[in-house]
Amino acid sequence: MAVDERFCFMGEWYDPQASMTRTYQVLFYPADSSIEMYDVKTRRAFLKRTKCETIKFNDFFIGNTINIFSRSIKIADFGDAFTARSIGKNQERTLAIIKPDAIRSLGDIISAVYENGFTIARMRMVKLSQNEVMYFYSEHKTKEFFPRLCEFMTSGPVVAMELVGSDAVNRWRSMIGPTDTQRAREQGAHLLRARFGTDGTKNALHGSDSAESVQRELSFFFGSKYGVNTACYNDTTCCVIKPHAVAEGRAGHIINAILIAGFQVSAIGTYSLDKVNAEEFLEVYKGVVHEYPKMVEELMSGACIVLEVRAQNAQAVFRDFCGPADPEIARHIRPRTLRALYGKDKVKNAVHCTDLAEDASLEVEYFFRILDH
Ligand SMILES: Nc1ncnc2c1ncn2[C@@H]1O[C@H](COP(=O)(O)OP(=O)(O)OP(=O)(O)O)[C@@H](O)[C@H]1O
Repeated sequence: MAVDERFCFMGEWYDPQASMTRTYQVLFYPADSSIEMYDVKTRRAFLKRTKCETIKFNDFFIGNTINIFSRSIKIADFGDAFTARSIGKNQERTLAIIKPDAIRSLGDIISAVYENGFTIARMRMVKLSQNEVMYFYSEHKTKEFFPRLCEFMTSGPVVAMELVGSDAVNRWRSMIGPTDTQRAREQGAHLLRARFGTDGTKNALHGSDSAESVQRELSFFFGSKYGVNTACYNDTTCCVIKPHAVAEGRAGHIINAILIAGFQVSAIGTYSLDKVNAEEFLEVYKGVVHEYPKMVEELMSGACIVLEVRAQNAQAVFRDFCGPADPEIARHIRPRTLRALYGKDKVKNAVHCTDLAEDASLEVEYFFRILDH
């Protein structure tokens, strides 16, 4: 790669002091992971070319929020024709749905998504009403199977995911295989509907079938926000899969381990926290835990995946399952815990879990009630 090869994006940052959104031209040099920024309005250099090793090329996709020296910058668009031409084709989007019969395999499906080179830009677990399913699948309303389809799609929660990757629409549809689970099994055991589907109607997964469908379906789940979020705030606790673990593609394995251990995941969502949100969420650790500033940095360094975890005595049992905060200690004394298996150090320790019973519903509400609105 040429040392001076650079890619240009338009970035937006909400300046809380001035109560306004500032727009920057963000230049990224992959050869040495350096960044340069210009304020579009004042036409002045804002950041001279500086190495920023925490940022990776893959982080630059439209809609993603990245942390550049403590500022949460949203990538709003490509900044020049070269960038749009050279990487735009690798950033196609599609809408995937994990249907009610496959929710139990949530972790394995998310792992398959990452293993096939997709990024999950947005994700939410929702319960759809009869009217919402009828609207979503309106093209099939005259078909004989329509009542069965509506009954199935309202029988439990679904997880909608916005996937980003090369040739996303076609690639995701070939990964899931034919509509009928039986036919998928005949075509290949690796197909996701073969692995996770049940029958002709209960077929585990959905994928948009064209660019027009992608637009319509993304706006259904993430624009108009059809479907109610499934958080129940009862017998539950909060688990945040930290940005480093998400970026390393570990989220699926972590969710799988949580499900195998007998916990229920009753809500899930992706969140990109800015500094204000990260400080607010971690406030109880301020002045108490030496690593607090670094914990804030980590939490705002990229997208995290938040789970509402349900079980009897959820907060205490789940905290125990996460293990000691320091992964090194966890590997010595509790080697089967999440932090022992997926943590790197005291700050990048894979997951945050609620530490005090009285905070469990507050932490779940912080994401699924306050930030969602
Ligand atoms: N012949 C059928 N019998 C029973 N259910 C069916 C049949 N055809 C389709 N369905 C159900 O309706 C859904 C929508 O059908 P469609 O023809 O759009 O298939 P698809 O594009 O493979 O699936 P999806 O739209 O869910 O990605 C299917 O996923 C399946 O759940």
